Parts: sequence; C-alpha cells; structure tokens
Amino acid sequence: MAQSTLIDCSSTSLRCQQQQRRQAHNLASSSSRCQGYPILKVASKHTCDRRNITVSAIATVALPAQPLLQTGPPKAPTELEYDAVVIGSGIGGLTTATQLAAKGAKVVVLEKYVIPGGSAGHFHREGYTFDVGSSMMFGMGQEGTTNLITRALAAVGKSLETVPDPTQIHYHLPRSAAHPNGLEVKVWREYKEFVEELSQQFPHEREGIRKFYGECWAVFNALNSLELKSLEEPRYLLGEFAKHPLACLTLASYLPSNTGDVARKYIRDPELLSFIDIECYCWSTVLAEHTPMINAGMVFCDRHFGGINYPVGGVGRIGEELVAGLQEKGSHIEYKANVKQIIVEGEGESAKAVGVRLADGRVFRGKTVVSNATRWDTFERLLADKDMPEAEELFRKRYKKSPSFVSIHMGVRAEALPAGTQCHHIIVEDWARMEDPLGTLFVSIPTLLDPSLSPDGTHIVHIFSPDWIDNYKGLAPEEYERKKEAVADALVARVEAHLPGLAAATVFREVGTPRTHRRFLNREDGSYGPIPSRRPLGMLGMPFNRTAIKGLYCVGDSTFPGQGVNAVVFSGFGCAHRVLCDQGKQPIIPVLDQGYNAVLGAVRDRA
Ligand SMILES: NC(=O)c1ccc[n+]([C@@H]2O[C@H](COP(=O)([O-])OP(=O)(O)OC[C@H]3O[C@@H](n4cnc5c(N)ncnc54)[C@H](O)[C@@H]3O)[C@@H](O)[C@H]2O)c1
Ligand SMILES: CC(C)=CCC/C(C)=C/C=C/C(C)=C/C=C/C(C)=C/C=C/C=C(C)/C=C/C=C(C)/C=C/C=C(\C)CCC=C(C)C
Repeated sequence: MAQSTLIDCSSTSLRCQQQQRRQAHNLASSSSRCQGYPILKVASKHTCDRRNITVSAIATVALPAQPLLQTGPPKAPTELEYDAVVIGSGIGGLTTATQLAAKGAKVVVLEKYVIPGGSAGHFHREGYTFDVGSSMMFGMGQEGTTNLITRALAAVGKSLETVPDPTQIHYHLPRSAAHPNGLEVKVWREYKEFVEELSQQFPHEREGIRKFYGECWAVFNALNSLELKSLEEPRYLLGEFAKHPLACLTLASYLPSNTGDVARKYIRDPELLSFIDIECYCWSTVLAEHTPMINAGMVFCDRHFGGINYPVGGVGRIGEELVAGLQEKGSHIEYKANVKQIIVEGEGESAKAVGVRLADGRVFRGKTVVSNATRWDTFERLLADKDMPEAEELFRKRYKKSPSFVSIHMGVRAEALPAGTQCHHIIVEDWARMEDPLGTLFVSIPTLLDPSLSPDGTHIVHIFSPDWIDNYKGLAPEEYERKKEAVADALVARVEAHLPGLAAATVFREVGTPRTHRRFLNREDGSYGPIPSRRPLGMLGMPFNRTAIKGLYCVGDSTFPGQGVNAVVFSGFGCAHRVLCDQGKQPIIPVLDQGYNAVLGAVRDRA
C-alpha cells in the first residue's frame, strides 16, 4: 500500500542488502500489522555489521494515500458541540474520556500521534512489540479499590488478560563494606519474602524495615478502602468520611508528609536509607525526601497486594482497549489531530474555554476542554499569553520538569539471558551518581512474561536511563546519530556487567533520546513529568484537575497525584467526576462546594 520505499545504508555487504530489503518490507508492512501505524520517516537499525549488531538505516516510507487508522471508525464530526473535548490520548486523557462516555457524555479525543496510550503506548518493529515507556504495570489487580487500570477498563466493558510478575524489581546496587560484592535485592511479589530478604541484608535494621514498610501499609490500606474520585468534590469526600472515617483521617494526616521523613524515623543505616532513596527515585525521579508518602504507600504496597501484572500483548493494549470501549459508547477518537490552540472566549473572570483549533484549521467545540498535555505545553503553547492564569505561576515555582530518558529498545537472542533472570532491573554503580544523567540504569525484559512480544528464540530488552534534552540539542543529524549510538553502546556495556554477552546477542536495536520523547509524545523537553523544585509539603501543592480558566481541566501526570500509569488513571477518575459535577450530571451541594474549594485553594496556595 505504501507508494514508495527508499533505504539508504552505508554498508554494502550482501547480508546487509538482504537485511535492508527485509527491513524496508517490515517497515512498510508494519503499518498494516499494527492497527494502521503509518510511518513517515524512520531512523532505524538492523543487523549487518561484523559484530552482527546495528548499522543505521534511514527509511522513508511514504504514507498510504488514505491513512490506515482513519479507514476504520468514521471521522469525528466537527459540527457537534461535545460534552468534552479531550486533548491527547495518554492514559490520563483516555480514562477521563471513557469515564465520561460511560455516563452518557459525547466525547471526542484528539490525538496528535497515530496510536493511543502516549507514554504507555507500544509500537511494532520487525516482529517485536516494544512498550514506549514503562513495562511495569501497577493497578491491574482484581481486588480492593486501587486496581485502577482494571476499573478504568471495566467501566467501558473491557478487561485484559495479564501475567503476574513474581518480582517487581531486581536491584543491583553499589558495593559497600557490608556488601563487598554489591547489594543485590529482589522485591518479591510476596511481601514477607521481600521483607525477609531485605532484613537479611540489614539484620540490625530488621525492626526499622518492618516499621517503615508497615507505615506504608497503613497508607495503602486506607487508600484501598475508599472509592477513588475527585478530591475537589466535597459531597463525595463527606460520603467517604462518613463510611470510612479512620481511613480518611489517616490519608489527611499523610497528605503533607514525605517518604524520607518517615524512613528516617525508623532507619539509621545510611546504606539502607540510600536503598529507600532508590526505591523512590526509580519511579518518582526524586529522592525519598521529595517523594510524597501517599504515593510511596501506593507503590510499595500495591506491588504486593494487586501485584505487578503485565498485560498480554503489550502495555499498549490498555490504551487500545480504552479506545475500543470509548467508541462502543458512541464517542470518538481522532488521530493525527494536532491541537494548536485552546479557544477561550470572554475576558478576566468570565473567560471560558469553549473548544480547540487543530493545526489543519478544524475546530472542535465543547462544553468542557480537558488537556492531557503537560502543564507547560497546555499553558505556554496552547493558550495565548493573556490567558495564562496567575495560579500557573505558583505551579512553576513549586515544580520543575524532570529529566527525560534515553531509551534503547533491543531484540536479543534468548541465549543472552541466564535461567532465573527477572523481568525488571535497576542498576546503580555509585550512590553519588544515582541522580546524574545516565547514572541509574533501568532494564525491562517483558518477553520473560509474555513471549508473544518477540520472534521465537529472542527476547526484548529495554534499557533506559534519565537524561536531559540539552545534551542532544544543536547537533547536526549525523552527529546526533553518532551520539545516540555512542551513548547506547556505553549503557549496554554497563548492563553487560550483569548480563554478559548482551551486545553480541543483539539482533535489533533502536535508540531514542529526550528529543524522541518530545517529538512523539509531544511533551515539553521530553520530560517524564513535574518534580518538586524544593522540599514539597507532601502532595498538598500538586494541582488537581480544575484550572483557573472556566471549562478547562487538566489531567495526567501534571496533576495530583503525579507520574505513574495508575496515578494518571486516578487523575482521570477525578477529572471526569469533577466535570460531571460541573455539568450538573452528578449531584453537588453548591454552597458546600464553593466554600470547600475556596478553603482548599487557600490551604494549597500556602503549601
Ligand atoms: N514520558 C516518559 O518518558 C514516560 C515513560 C514511562 C512512563 N511514563 C508515564 O506515563 C504517564 C503519562 O501519562 P499521561 O496520561 O499524563 O500522558 P502521556 O504523555 O502519556 O500522553 C499524552 C498524549 O497527549 C498527546 N498530545 C500532547 N499534546 C497534544 C496536542 N497538542 N494535540 C494532540 N495530542 C496531544 C500526546 O501525543 C500523547 O499521546 C505518566 O504516568 C508517566 O509517568 C512516562
Ligand atoms: C481534604 C482532602 C483534600 C483530603 C482528605 C483526605 C483524603 C480522603 C485523601 C485522599 C487521598 C487520595 C485518594 C489519594 C490518592 C492517591 C493515589 C491514587 C496515588 C497513586 C500513586 C501512584 C503512583 C505514584 C505510581 C507510580 C508508578 C510509577 C511512576 C511507575 C514507574 C515505573 C517505571 C518508571 C518503570 C521502572 C522500571 C524498571 C525498574 C525497569
């Protein structure tokens, strides 16, 4: 179906040429394989040099005349006034959209890219299905109320088969006097096994470990007993206080607290405190003293309660199923719909968001506009300067952009992985370099849980490490390509200390940088999300879903409770609930609502 295919490669060996042809074919045909994944221009890798690993191939595959994704569902009508126009199909945006559609609202989701899921999407190359970002899914358990992904899918009649991961993470940490060969810890799915393993490494801190993680359970058990909706809605909150007073008081008391403070109440050993730091850093990209305790309670306990579960077919299946559910409820998603402007009518107090304008000039009008773009993109790119609310200045003082990532998606021959290898690994060689760019290494091997993601006899190895976009700016194209490959070679060499033979067993490799994240996820500087710029008062400073502009809401990791796929699902539940209340589709108590939000605003302004 593609109109033309052009491959340019520096190597001329026969094997290389065959690889090129196969790759061109794969690139072209992958569009039909992956639910219509039209590739415009792809810098890709294939196996053709002497070490049997990668050489760059720049492939340009012309788009089919009719974009494949648009041949399925009809185009979203622009003449309708929607109940909600959602910018972006990240999991935060899709959760909001599906929650609203499940309650009968007419919603349109406008996605700039060609697949749903944003950072939690997936893409296909040469028989491999690669997760864009994290392969570690929380919130997919079957019990309690914190199984938020399971619940989001169920709201639109969907469910996904998952594979339970026996461990959350295998940590490979620096050498010390107490651990001369390095500190190795596995976070087992079974809580008691994990605590026992950690206590054996730090026998003098057995009690401290029990008390610290015990306090995390107090937070989690409270969360896991509540119905999770908008904290900006007092009628719901009062209801939960009446049904579960102790749980609500527990959570209220933890809202301002940070994990580092709680850890230091019980733990003295500096190496163990560093372990708590990496336990936080690996998902929050900040140390324990900057990580809200409520989030730590969620992450440190759901991994044992609901467990880490991998969705069969890849993480992108979550977004795909949410989209299917959305459409079955009569709402729409439009891909390649690049929102360039949020249309605001009126001035000052009466300013109201009434719709959006796309890069191609089309306008979608809605009673409500929900932005799943980052706060920086929403307020600095999609709104005119005059519409920037003062409240956003406060956010910019409190939070800054976290680094992005370098990501290496690899296909490797199975022999590179010894029996017993775990799915997720964290490698820190030097505690002092943990937060440096490229300091901490993340490794995920999702094919250990779902072998269908790669061709027989191979595995996927996804190596990623935090880095800043500034390190990739101003480079000529060849320089950029060279730098990418050099950085990737160095990261793979470091991972080889734990998985010897990885480089030699590599048969496919594609490297992304913060520039890739910025381009494909449309996230300012490719950032992973907001992080506190100073010691935060727990979660009190994090914005909820309403904004200072009437009719405009934000959802996703720029809103409470922050990064994490299950976290953005929570923000989606909260956002949809508040929108329904504001549209008069869910009951509120108006006086209480106004008074409560005024007080909440004042408290948070001072946080
Ligand atoms: N960024 C990363 O590197 C990364 C990696 C792994 C996990 N994560 C996690 O993924 C989650 C992010 O979820 P999320 O729901 O907040 O958002 P998201 O960034 O995953 O999705 C946002 C979506 O909005 C689209 N979009 C942005 N601006 C747009 C515009 N102007 N017009 C149309 N579409 C637009 C993007 O293409 C993207 O699909 C977070 O939990 C994060 O921690 C992020
Ligand atoms: C008054 C008021 C306001 C109040 C009152 C009280 C109350 C009631 C409260 C409540 C609260 C709530 C509900 C809250 C909630 C919260 C939540 C839900 C949270 C969540 C969270 C989550 C999270 C944070 C998650 C995260 C995760 C992540 C990030 C992940 C990541 C991953 C990665 C990166 C991967 C790694 C890898 C390797 C290792 C390889």
